[in-house]
Amino acid sequence: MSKLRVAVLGAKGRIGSEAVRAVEAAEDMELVAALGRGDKLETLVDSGTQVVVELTTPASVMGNLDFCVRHGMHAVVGTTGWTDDRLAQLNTSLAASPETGVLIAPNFSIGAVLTMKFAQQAARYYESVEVVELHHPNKADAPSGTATRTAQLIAAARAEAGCAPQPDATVTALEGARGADVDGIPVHAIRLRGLLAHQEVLLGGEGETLTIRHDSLHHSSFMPGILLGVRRVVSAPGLTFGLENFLDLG
Ligand SMILES: NC(=O)C1=CN([C@@H]2O[C@H](COP(=O)(O)OP(=O)(O)OC[C@H]3O[C@@H](n4cnc5c(N)ncnc54)[C@H](O)[C@@H]3O)[C@@H](O)[C@H]2O)C=CC1
Ligand SMILES: O=C(O)C1=N[C@H](C(=O)O)C[C@H](O)C1
Repeated sequence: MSKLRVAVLGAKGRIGSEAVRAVEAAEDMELVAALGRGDKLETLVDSGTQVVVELTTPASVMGNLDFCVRHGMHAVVGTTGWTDDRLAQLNTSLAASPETGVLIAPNFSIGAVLTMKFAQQAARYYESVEVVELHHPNKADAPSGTATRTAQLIAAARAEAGCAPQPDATVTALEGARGADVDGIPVHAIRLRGLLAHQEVLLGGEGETLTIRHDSLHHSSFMPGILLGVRRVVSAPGLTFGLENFLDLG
């Protein structure tokens, strides 16, 4: 069987450099390009790239994906910064290239995907829910893509179940003290030397609390998800949002 021809964009970054090693070590893949900032995207075409792993910055990702989709290359995207407008723009590009697949995964680690799933399941049973994400201080953005997605999923589950708004009688004396509001769910971002990527979903009801916590302790935690994404995206045309779509989570 021929190997999948894979390129990594952002190849010198924290997660990109780990992805380069993971693709090189995968028996069913060949790393055909490893590009950093300033490298020419035409290299992707010249190298016969089938799947691009996009791990750059929110400022670069749209231009890179536009190029990939126009050239019929599938993409597995970990870069953050996704808004409804950006997703609509990407869907417009994909409509002109109907056989091309793009996976955007807010988080590639299995534990983070499960955290989102468990939080979604638990959300309707508790009066209060807040999300705390904790990352290394060089992280590109806040709140994390994972926390934003988690809060959106929680909010959607609560709306579907007809939950009342959360109780909160607090007067905010200093802007930001209660975190960011993502669809009515407070999201708090910690940046601390020594951390990598962590998240807690705190749920509270009468006389009890439930905490769902996930810790990524090394960038290797994201690699099985990236490799799974590469294998699956080639037969998943259009936009897939979330690695859970490629996992059998029941
Ligand atoms: N979905 C997931 O599971 C994960 C997502 N991330 C996200 O991935 C992104 C990268 O994170 P880090 O590796 O920590 O950042 P980083 O800053 O270490 O790496 C980004 C790299 O991309 C390069 N770059 C920027 N523009 C480029 C372009 N146009 N073409 C090629 N390379 C370009 C930069 O020079 C840098 O080397 C962030 O958005 C982060 O939130 C990070 C870890 C896991
Ligand atoms: O920048 C990071 O490090 C991470 N970014 C992603 C996010 O914003 O959710 C995934 C993970 O949290 C690591």
